[in-house]
Amino acid sequence: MFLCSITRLGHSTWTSRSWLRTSEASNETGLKWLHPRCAGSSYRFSSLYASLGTQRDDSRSTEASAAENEQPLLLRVLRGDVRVPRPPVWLMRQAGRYMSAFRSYSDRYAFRERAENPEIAVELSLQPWRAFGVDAVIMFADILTPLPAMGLDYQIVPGKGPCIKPSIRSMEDLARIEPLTIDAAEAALPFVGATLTELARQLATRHPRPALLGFLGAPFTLAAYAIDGEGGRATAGRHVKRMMYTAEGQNLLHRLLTIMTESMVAYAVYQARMGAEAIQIFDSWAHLLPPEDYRELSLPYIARLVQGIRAADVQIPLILFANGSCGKLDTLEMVFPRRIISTTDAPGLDALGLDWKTSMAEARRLYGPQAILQGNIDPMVLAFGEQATMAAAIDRCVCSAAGGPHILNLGHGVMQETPEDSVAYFCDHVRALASANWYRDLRAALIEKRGML
Ligand SMILES: Cc1c2[nH]c(c1CCC(=O)O)Cc1[nH]c(c(CCC(=O)O)c1C)Cc1[nH]c(c(CCC(=O)O)c1C)Cc1[nH]c(c(C)c1CCC(=O)O)C2
Repeated sequence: MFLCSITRLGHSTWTSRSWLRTSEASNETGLKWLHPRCAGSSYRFSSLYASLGTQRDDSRSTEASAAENEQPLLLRVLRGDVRVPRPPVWLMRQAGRYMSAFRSYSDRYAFRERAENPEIAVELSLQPWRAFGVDAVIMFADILTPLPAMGLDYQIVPGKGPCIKPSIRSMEDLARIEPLTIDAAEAALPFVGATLTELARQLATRHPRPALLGFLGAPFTLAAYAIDGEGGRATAGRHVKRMMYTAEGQNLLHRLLTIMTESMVAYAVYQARMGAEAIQIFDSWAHLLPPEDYRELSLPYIARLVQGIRAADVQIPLILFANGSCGKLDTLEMVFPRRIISTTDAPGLDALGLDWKTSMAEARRLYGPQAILQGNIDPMVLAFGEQATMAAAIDRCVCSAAGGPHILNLGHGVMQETPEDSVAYFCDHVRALASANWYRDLRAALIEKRGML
């Protein structure tokens, strides 16, 4: 009801003054966002900035250079640049069966035939960019793609989801896993390299150029798939929990997590060498974990993964999608600290993708203006929402994330029943922010604040 009524007012009825004004009551430098869609997300910049030390250099000047403007929008934001004309937009699982062009392949070829054939993988990676003009092309593959190279075979069974054989339930099973090295990735996963190289080649001459994203599964998520094996969706983590809650199982789990971590370091380095410009780490099964277990079983391995990637001198931006971030924002500080004093102090993770249950405004308040946040619209808004609802959800999300760099995305993957027209509208609405007065004011105020520091 509230969403509908504010949406009907439309942007044009809002003057810049009604969206934003200097807070007279408190600090001179305090700003409050007064757009009604931002209800609950208002805060004062002054309190955010007060807690910060030195800023990243790229946020000091208010004018972007021509060379910077040539950079893909997403990469600029992933470097902390707030002078972009609008937030970049891409969608998790943007290539999928909700697209008719995709179904013409998925009806004919099994998942691995598509993912392991570079020609098809390139085509499927490009489809959402061609159709909707998203700001990122993510290589078509799966988080399970590297597993066969480690001795874990998998199939995506229609109607059932991922099935891994053999599943890992004992030390004997574990002994059969072959940790992945960069050489082994090159030898056993050449299609990943070929897909990335060809995508990089095709995109190089595009203006504006989308960013080329690689991705991988977080160690806990991959371990959970390997343990649950064939059960997948049906067992819903029961086998993982059985392992977590016995001493012997815990020992096995930590060993498996170590193998997955080392393997994903090699896989990330391989992707970066083959042309990935940023990598997203999907911790899709982290929602299974209460915060204490998350702190023990997922985050330390993500930290080691990121350290391993950086130790191999891979400096491309890394995004963590923390499914289950809701209620764990404090805990996440272990890998995504609140106060980044300088870029060299960061543990190496650049951006945090939030799930759709998490409050974006709370995350911004907690992590401050330096934090690069991604997300986090409910995928069901895209699947079932009418245009006004989608517009309201986007505007509210943008307002909530205001105060620092933000990448528009869903809070989980695109659902199969999503209409393609809705995705087109969604991306158009984000692009139109560049000429919306309220958004321009929001951005100008942010740049001014950064420039003042
Ligand atoms: C958990 C997870 C998986 N895979 C992935 C995740 C993390 C994202 C998330 O949390 O949703 C990541 C993934 N999977 C796929 C991509 C391709 C790139 C893109 O995002 O467009 C990416 C980034 C292709 C795919 N991977 C899969 C599909 C759908 C099946 C098909 O195309 O045949 C696609 C397009 C299969 C898959 N693979 C997995 C699942 C849960 C499924 C769906 C199974 C089903 O729908 O029955 C494991």
